[in-house]
This record gives sequence, C-alpha cells and structure tokens, in this order.
Amino acid sequence: MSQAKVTDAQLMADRSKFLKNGDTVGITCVPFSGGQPKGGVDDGPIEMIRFGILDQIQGMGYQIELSEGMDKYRTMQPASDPPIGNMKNPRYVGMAARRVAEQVQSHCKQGRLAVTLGGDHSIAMGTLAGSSSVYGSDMCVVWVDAHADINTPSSTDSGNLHGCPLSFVLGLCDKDEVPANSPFEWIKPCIRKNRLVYIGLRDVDAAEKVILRKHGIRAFSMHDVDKHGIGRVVEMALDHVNPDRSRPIHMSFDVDALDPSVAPATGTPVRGGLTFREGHYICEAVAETGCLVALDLVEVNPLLGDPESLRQTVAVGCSLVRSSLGESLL
Ligand SMILES: NC(=[NH2+])NCCC[C@H](N)C(=O)O
Ligand SMILES: [Mn+2]
Ligand SMILES: [Mn+2]
Repeated sequence: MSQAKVTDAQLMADRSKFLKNGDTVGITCVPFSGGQPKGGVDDGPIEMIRFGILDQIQGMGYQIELSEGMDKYRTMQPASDPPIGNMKNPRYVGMAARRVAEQVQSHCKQGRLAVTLGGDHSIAMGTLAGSSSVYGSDMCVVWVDAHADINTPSSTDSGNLHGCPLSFVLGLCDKDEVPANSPFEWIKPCIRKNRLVYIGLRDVDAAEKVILRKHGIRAFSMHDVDKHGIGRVVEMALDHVNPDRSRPIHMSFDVDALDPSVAPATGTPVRGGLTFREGHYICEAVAETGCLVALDLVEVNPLLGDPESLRQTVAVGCSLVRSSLGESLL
C-alpha cells in the first residue's frame, strides 16, 4: 500500500492565492535590538535556529531560502548615533530596517512566503515596506501584540523605536518629524489605515489611543477576546481588512501578545495576554485563508529570565511560525 506523500508545504502551496513558490519559505534573520534598551533580543533568531526552526520548516516539506549576511545587522551600528528629538538609535534603526526591507522584498518578488525572525519590533518598518513594495496597498496587516506600536517620533515617551514602526509605514508622521535627511526618509506611506487590524492589545499609550481613534484604526483588545472568544475576534478582524479573503496578508506577531506565563522571555511583558491556544488559533486561522504572504515573529529575548523561561518562549515562537505555515491544518 503506497500513498502519495502530501506535505504541509504542498497543502499550503495549493491553498495559497498569491504565492507562486508557496512551497518555499524565504527566511530573514534579524539579530537586532536597537529599537529598545534591553540586550538579548538580538539573539532571538539564533536561539530559534538552535531550537530547530529551520529543520522543522523543512520537515513540513518546505524549501528554505535564507537571506544572507545576518551578522551584518550587528556590525552596521554607526559609531555615533545621538537621539533625534526623542528617538533613540535612529540611524541604526533606520539602516537596519532598510536592509530588512530589501531582503523581504527579494523573497516576496520570488513568490516565497517571507518569514522574518527578530529582533525587536522596530524591524517591522522594514518587513512591511518590503512586502508592500511587491503586493501594493491592497495588502492587509494583522498586528498581534500587547502594544499598538504606533507612536510617532513626537508622541513616543520612551523614545524606543520598537513602539513606533506603524506610524512610519502608515504615513502618520509630520514632515518635520521625518525631514529630508532623516534616517527614515526612505519609508514611503505604504499601508492603508483601513487595512490594518490589531489583536491582543492591552497596554496602549494615551497618545496612541488618540491616534487610533483619530484614524479609525480597528483594534481587538484582550477585552474583546474575553467577550467574543478568539474564533469570533479573528473572524471580525479578517472581515474588517479582508472581507472576501481576496487580499494578501502580512501578519506581524509580537510574542508579548501571549500571556507572560506562556512567553515570559520578552522585553515588555504585560499580564492578561493570549493563551497558548489563542495565539496558535490566530496563526491557524490566518494560514487557513490562503492569503498569508509574510510573517514576522519578534521580541523573543533569550537573555530575560531563567533557562526554562527561555526554552518555553523560544519553543512557542517556533510553534507559532509552524502553525502559520499550516502545521495544524488537516
Ligand atoms: N514592540 C514592543 N514591545 N513595543 C512596546 C512599546 C511600549 C510603549 N508603547 C513605547 O512606545 O515605548
Ligand atoms: Mn509588544
Ligand atoms: Mn510590538
């Protein structure tokens, strides 16, 4: 009795509405921590690789294309990088994100599913610039996070750019916040406000709430998850940005969306987050649409906490990636 071997990769490639090489995953590792003050988040990608993420993805039947030169993200830090206004490490963040954009763009151009392993969330300026340069402004963004990461250069209290990536790609910054010689000048508004949706929010700055309200950006907080259940929340979120499931999706998953009991090793943990299953459900439901073209998995910080916290967080990061690649589809 012989049966043709049907892999997860084949099922996902058949299901994919946009990827011409849907059985190939283009992986970009970004060992970068310049968007926030805590060292260690730059070791996120290498710890996920040590844990076996590449073998796991290959084991699902995918081909892997790995972006070159991940060490360059560490060596490209400028010798001098004084704050611009409130923004910390602005040149480093701007340069790193620009390189991320090129690497993600190249995977997307080749029709591969672009998976980016961070690194702190400031790198999403790059991932979104890269994917949207190929898929255009019809692409929608599912942002899974405890935080809104939509501060502008002038609204940010902390000055940490991992709290700001969305304001750049949405074009919410004033001209004087991104002047002609700014490290962020290369970022063009590329994501539409009505194509962005959040899931998991529970720690949003006052200034960010003003921004969300002003621009009518749809957000499903943990309150909504409690009220409606994760199944309904994901359905409502997708209905908002992608009612016919006919648009490409870029999902940006900050591991701190999960409850700290599930993902403790992260820089800005917030109590009351998604359970293990709720986090995975989101990934599975997005995989099921056949619309996923790019995925970020960020903010795993192996230096925070004891060895067991580290193992647990790295393991859950890898398993969220696998679920997004269709591991649990039958
Ligand atoms: N990607 C993150 N973990 N972001 C946390 C941001 C926290 C806070 N809103 C800030 O702007 O500083
Ligand atoms: Mn976060
Ligand atoms: Mn984030």
